[in-house]
Amino acid sequence: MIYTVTLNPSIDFFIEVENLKINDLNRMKKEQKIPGGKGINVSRVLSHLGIPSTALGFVGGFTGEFIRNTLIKEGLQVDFVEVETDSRINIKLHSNLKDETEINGQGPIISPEKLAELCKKLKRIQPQEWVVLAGSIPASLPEHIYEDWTKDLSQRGIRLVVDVAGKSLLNVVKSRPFLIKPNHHELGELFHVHLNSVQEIIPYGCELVERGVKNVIVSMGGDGALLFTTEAIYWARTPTWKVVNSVGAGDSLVAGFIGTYTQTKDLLYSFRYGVAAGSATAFSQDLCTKDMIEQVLPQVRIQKI
Ligand SMILES: Nc1ncnc2c1ncn2[C@@H]1O[C@H](COP(=O)(O)OP(=O)(O)OP(=O)(O)O)[C@@H](O)[C@H]1O
Ligand SMILES: O=P(O)(O)OC[C@@]1(O)O[C@H](CO)[C@@H](O)[C@@H]1O
Repeated sequence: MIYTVTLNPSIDFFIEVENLKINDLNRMKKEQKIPGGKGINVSRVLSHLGIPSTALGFVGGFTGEFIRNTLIKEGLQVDFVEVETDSRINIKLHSNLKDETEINGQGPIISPEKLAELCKKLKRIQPQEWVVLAGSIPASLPEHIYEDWTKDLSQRGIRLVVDVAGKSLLNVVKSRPFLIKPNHHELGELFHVHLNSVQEIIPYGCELVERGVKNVIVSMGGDGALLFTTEAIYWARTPTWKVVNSVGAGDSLVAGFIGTYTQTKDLLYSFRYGVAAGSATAFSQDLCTKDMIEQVLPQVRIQKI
C-alpha cells in the first residue's frame, strides 16, 4: 500500500478574474473548489491511474468535511485525524497577471493529542510499504517532525518519498529516502544559490545522491525534469502545449513516478511517465487523467547527460 501524508490539507479555491484591479471590487469570471495539499494530490492522481493509496493527515471543520467527502466520493481511501478547527482555503488566482498567483492559508492548530493519533497510524505501516510525505508543516507542529518520522520509518524498512521544501528536506536526506523531488528553486534555496540552468543544477543534484538519496528528481516546470541516480543523470523534456493550470504538477510527477515504479520497477519508464503526468496536469484544469498522461507520454523525450 502507498500512504500519503498531508499535514495541512486545503480546499484549493481556483478563481479567475478578467482584469484584476487592486483597491477595487473585482468579480470572479470562473471559480472552482478542489481538495488540495500535496499528499492529497498524489493520492488523487494515483487514483486516476487505478492505483490504491490511503490519504493520511489532519482535517477539520466544514472545509475538512468538504475535503474528506469529495475524496471519498472520488473513490479514495482516507484515514484522516479530525481536528477542532477548519482546514485552510488556498487561493489560486488566474488573472491578467501573467503567472498564477497563490495565497495559501495557515491551517488549523494541531494539538499534541491529535499529533499522537497520526503517529499511531504511521506505526501500523508495514515494511516494504510506501509513505509519501508531502507539503508544508503547520506552525503548531515541531519543525523536525519529518526528520523524526523519516528516521523511524526508514529503520522499519518502509520506503520513503519526500516532497518538502527548505531545511526539512536537507534533514530527511539522512534517512536515505527512495525519492525526493525538489523543483529547481527549492534545490537552490537549500544550498543558498540561484540555479538557472541544467548545468548549474547538476552539482547540487549529485550532492544529494552522494548524501544517500536513491533517486533525486529536480523538476523545472516547462523545461521538464532531471533524474539523478547513483549510476546516471537523465533529462526528460516535455512538449510545450498550452498551460491551463500548473498547480499540482509536481505532485502529479511524484504520483506518476511512484505509481509506475511500484508496478513495473522500471526506473526510466517511471521517470518518463511521471514527467508526462506533471505536464498533463499543467495542460488541464484539474489534476491529470490517465488519458491525458497517455497523450503526452509519446512526446516526452529522455536524454542521458
Ligand atoms: N509549463 C509547463 N509546461 C509543460 N510541463 C510542465 C509545465 N509546468 C510544469 N510542467 C510539468 O510538471 C512537472 C513539475 O512541475 P514543476 O517543476 O512546476 O513542479 P512544482 O514546482 O513542484 O509544482 P507544484 O508545486 O505546483 O506542484 C515538470 O517537470 C513538467 O513535467
Ligand atoms: O502550503 P504547502 O503545503 O507548501 O502547499 C500546498 C499547495 O499549494 O500545494 C499543492 C500543489 O502542489 C496545492 O494543492 C496546495 O494548495
